[in-house]
Amino acid sequence: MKDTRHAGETSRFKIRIEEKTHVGADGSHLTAIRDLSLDLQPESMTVLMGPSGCGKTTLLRVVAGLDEDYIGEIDMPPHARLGFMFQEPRLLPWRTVRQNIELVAAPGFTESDLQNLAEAVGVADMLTRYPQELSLGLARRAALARAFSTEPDLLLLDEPFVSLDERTADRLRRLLLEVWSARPTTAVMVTHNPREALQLADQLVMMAPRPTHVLAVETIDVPQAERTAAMIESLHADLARRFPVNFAGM
Ligand SMILES: Nc1ncnc2c1ncn2[C@@H]1O[C@H](COP(=O)(O)OP(=O)(O)OP(=O)(O)O)[C@@H](O)[C@H]1O
Repeated sequence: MKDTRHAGETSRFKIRIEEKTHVGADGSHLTAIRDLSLDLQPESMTVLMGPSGCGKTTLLRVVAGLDEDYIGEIDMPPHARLGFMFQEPRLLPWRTVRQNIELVAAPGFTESDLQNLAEAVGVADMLTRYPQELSLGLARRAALARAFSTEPDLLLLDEPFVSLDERTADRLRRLLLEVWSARPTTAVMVTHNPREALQLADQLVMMAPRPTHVLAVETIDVPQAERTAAMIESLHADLARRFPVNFAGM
């Protein structure tokens, strides 16, 4: 069974959103989130799954403080450090991989920390390269290193492995787990890939169609490293039956 690294600890991240409405350029209103409540367990991986357009990215942006126009409260420790990884690696093209990392690295992040992290994600030989010289898989590795270099209290991952071939995506998922086990932090990830969700999640959050809220939270009590393909298939069959909308077509 899963270890108890966060058993008994109370959440340091409480998300309460009464309402988040987008106002379009033409003045139209679209309510993306209504009455959403979610607690994140320390040093656990929470994965959000929901139908396309339900409001998952909107939720991550609100939690990240990138969108402050909402009614509700995001309760997190003062000065909490955030790390991000988006669908596109979003590395600054005029800076090298090293410079991209150094730009956001936590105060006190040393040269040896940088070398260790670059080694762990497999970009140690790429530090002097520019993003446009990297394949998408390598750019994602660099983005992973950048996200962890902030030494985040909260790591936000928005479909970080989308558009990669399955072999590369699988390698990167394993890398994420390795780096995350060595540098545990509270993480929230959005994905449309149910097997990815079942491979990585401690908590799987089923989101309702828009305006979104939490339908159910499923806990997976087996450490990620011990999950077999058969276990993932059996979880998938069970959840697809119980949450057909969230797993539709997946
Ligand atoms: N800046 C914006 N202005 C207006 N509407 C927006 C804005 N951002 C998102 N929306 C709308 O809000 C809804 C939720 O969008 P969001 O990107 O959060 O959904 P999502 O669940 O992440 O979608 P997907 O799974 O397809 O990535 C969508 O209908 C989207 O079109």
